[in-house]
Amino acid sequence: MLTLTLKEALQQIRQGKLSANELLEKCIQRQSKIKELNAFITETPDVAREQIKQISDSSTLKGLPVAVKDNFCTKNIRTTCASRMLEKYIPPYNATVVQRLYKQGGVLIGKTNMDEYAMGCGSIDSIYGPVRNPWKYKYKMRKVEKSKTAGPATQSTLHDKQRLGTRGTHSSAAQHDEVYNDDSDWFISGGSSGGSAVAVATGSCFGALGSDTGGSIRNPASYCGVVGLKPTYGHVSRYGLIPLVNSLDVPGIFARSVDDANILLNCIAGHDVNDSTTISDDFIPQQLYDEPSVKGLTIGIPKEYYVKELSDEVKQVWCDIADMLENNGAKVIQVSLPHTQYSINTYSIICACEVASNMARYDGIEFGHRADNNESTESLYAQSRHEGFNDVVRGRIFAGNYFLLRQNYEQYFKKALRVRRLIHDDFTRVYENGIDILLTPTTLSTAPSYRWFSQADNRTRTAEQDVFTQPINMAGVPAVTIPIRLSEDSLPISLQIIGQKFKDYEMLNIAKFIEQEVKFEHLKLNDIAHLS
Ligand SMILES: NC(=O)C[C@H](N)C(=O)O
Repeated sequence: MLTLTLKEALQQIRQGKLSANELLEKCIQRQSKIKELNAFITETPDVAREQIKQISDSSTLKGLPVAVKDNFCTKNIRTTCASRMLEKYIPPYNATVVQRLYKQGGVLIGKTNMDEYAMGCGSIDSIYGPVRNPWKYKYKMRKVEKSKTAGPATQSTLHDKQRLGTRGTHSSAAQHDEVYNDDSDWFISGGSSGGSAVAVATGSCFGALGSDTGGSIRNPASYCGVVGLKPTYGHVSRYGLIPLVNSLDVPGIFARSVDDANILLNCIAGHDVNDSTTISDDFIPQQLYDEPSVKGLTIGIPKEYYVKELSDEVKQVWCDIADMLENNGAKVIQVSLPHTQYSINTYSIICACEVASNMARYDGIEFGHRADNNESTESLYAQSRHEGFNDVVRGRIFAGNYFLLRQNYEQYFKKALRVRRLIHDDFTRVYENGIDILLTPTTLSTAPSYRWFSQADNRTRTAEQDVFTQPINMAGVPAVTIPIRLSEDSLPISLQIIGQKFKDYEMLNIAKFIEQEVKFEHLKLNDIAHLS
């Protein structure tokens, strides 16, 4: 039953073959079976059971469960950003996208795990432990006793068994730490929205929200074999999304099919008075074609994406799909996005600067974790921030403050903004020259193993993992990743389709065409060793 897509489930409910209550209970069961994958920070089955009682038959989502990344505010349900800084934060309001999902009849099954403050691409930098990829899941449970010499930054968190929030069941950082402190061979989910990708891939919900600043939806969607949609910047409200990089953050969707992603996009998109960067035109929800076609379209293959680090298998899939599109009447041509090579460094500077400014609010007095220190206001700030943030967050704050120093501002921040414009203009030029969409890989390879991934620091990994996704955030255009087929060692390989600003539907129609051609087989529960 849980291999159904959202669209199929809605159809079956409409025809009276299944009930939403039945599906919700199945999802809750599934959620409890995948605990080892660590996809959820807070499970909210009782919230969902309460919400479903109020759902009307005419609602779009009919009470089907959705999951939400833990950096979107959810009223009366804690929202941690996987950080000690916000471990006790219970928002008094819902993010616009959450509110809109509720309004359309979605019910909340849980808040998903992620990299702290969405900084990362592995979902391994969370105070709740890493998220595991459900495909080819080799992890063996082994309880590791927490070392007595654990650093001071985590001590009080580990002993904080308090039940937080007023709703939902929470596992404490301590429990997570104990169970997941094992580095045996397993694959990462990708990130930073790894928990949402896993929740959807395993059938614990019918769709999930994530945020994408440099690839944080598309990367985990690609590694976990689900559809990951980053809409055009300005199409979906950021109100209530705890910011990483305000000028690049986009709320988006994980789904089991392109149609599902579109259904959910229709629920959340459109102007919001609380986010002045959302488009103010009247938003009209659209359906995708039943049988979209690519006949007569021109598809661009950016030559700068053909990098030497690209794995042979991904390269092959990329070529095969380009051939398939050509055989179906599209014109496929090589194009150039010449400033792609500067994207990673430009992103690093802009990201660090906005992070430094965004994180300034967490002082332990007005916002965030407060250290046990009453020496002076300054030392309270310093200690609270030291304890509250992990070293990845602290590193970006330091870098950002450096780039923003008066003597560096012109040389780094201002220059980075100008390069961002050049990257943006590369895309504009290509589309003005008659290209309808771009086709690229989403990631260099299939999901890496945790063992390999954790050998390098977060900055290095972000720089190499987000190469194909970051420029798209710089340009503000929409992109969607879809799974194509499995690699030789049974991990999903995906491709990215990059559309034109506010032509999200046109892009999704092409993605749907590819999806119908490749017929990717989604994860079945018995593909997950140990959990079947
Ligand atoms: N949220 C993202 O897209 C984050 C990106 N991977 C980064 O580490 O900055």
